[in-house]
Amino acid sequence: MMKPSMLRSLHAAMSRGSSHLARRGYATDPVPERKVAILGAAGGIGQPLSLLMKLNPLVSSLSLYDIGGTPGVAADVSHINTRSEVVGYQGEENLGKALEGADVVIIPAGVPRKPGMTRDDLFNINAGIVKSLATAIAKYCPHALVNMISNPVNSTVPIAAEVFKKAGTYDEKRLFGVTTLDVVRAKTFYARKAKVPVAEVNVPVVGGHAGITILPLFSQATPQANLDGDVIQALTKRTQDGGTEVVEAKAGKGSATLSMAYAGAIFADACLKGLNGVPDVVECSFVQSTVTELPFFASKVRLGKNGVEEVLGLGSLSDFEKQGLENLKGELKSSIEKGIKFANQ
Ligand SMILES: NC(=O)c1ccc[n+]([C@@H]2O[C@H](COP(=O)([O-])OP(=O)(O)OC[C@H]3O[C@@H](n4cnc5c(N)ncnc54)[C@H](O)[C@@H]3O)[C@@H](O)[C@H]2O)c1
Ligand SMILES: O=C(O)C[C@H](O)C(=O)O
Repeated sequence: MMKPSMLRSLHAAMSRGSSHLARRGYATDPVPERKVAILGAAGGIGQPLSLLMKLNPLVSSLSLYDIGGTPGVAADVSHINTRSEVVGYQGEENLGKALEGADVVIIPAGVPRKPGMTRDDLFNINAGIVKSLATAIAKYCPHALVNMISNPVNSTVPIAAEVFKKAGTYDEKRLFGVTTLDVVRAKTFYARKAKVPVAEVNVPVVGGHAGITILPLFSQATPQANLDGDVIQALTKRTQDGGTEVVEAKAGKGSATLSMAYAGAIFADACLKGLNGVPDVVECSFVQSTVTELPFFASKVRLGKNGVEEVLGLGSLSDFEKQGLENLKGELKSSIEKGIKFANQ
């Protein structure tokens, strides 16, 4: 994640110029050019995510696409004095230009939940949106890393995979369901209960991204704390219901946008670092997997120059987590199958 100090150093380096750096004996490796496209950039997640990606010094070109509203968002963030050039693209006829040359495509396009809805209730609208966006990605930037935020992630990722397979461009190393918000929540809730500094906390979250398919592994949380079983159960439930907590608090005005933009920016930053060859970049993500018998599963993933370098195993689980893993498989399997079936209709 970029820090203000990194931004300041980047600005300073750019204004001094690389020859100056060379004279002073600093490494002069340029930061590679990287284009990031955000599809759904004018939405509740898209706008703050556009801001956060504009602040990321690893981005040289920021392409903001939506069916409407992107010229304004692009004009706004383009005035921020950071590295990237920003262009807004509006309307389907401009989607190709938005995508061409993209290294990372982030997709928060689609409708959000209202109180009383499940993520699966979004399927009818969002499945079609994701299918058409994935078709365009296969055509215009088949080698990009795709960060899928649109819900239901448990189905939209399999939809994109099927579209890419049909187009002959599928590379399982390059398709990611963004589950970082589950990790962000698990870290926050754990730090409060365990009374440890939140910045030091790590908690893997595995499975999928809906209700009981979200399985935080608090037995592996660090720093360790001896929390009672009932506290762990409550933390697990709160993490699983985190999205619903926000949907209810927003009372009809959508779902998590700001925390999601933060989480999306962390995950995209990790993808960019991996592409740039930074070692040991590990994040949880919903990817094609052999960790369980399910074809897609969220677990820790090592990111590298080609996207997924390694899908990491689950490690040792508590009895409570083993049970949670068994309980989630049925729902996750049917959400995956629903996505595959839709894409092949
Ligand atoms: N993965 C996660 O953890 C997570 C977290 C929060 C929200 N979400 C999901 O993200 C999605 C977006 O949420 P939001 O709050 O930003 O919604 P929003 O309605 O505020 O914004 C969605 C944007 O998508 C745009 N859009 C619609 N169809 C499009 C298309 N064909 N091409 C490009 N853009 C299109 C809309 O114009 C709008 O600007 C929802 O599906 C929501 O459930 C996922
Ligand atoms: O809960 C939602 O519908 C949005 C998102 O998946 C979340 O976890 O916040």
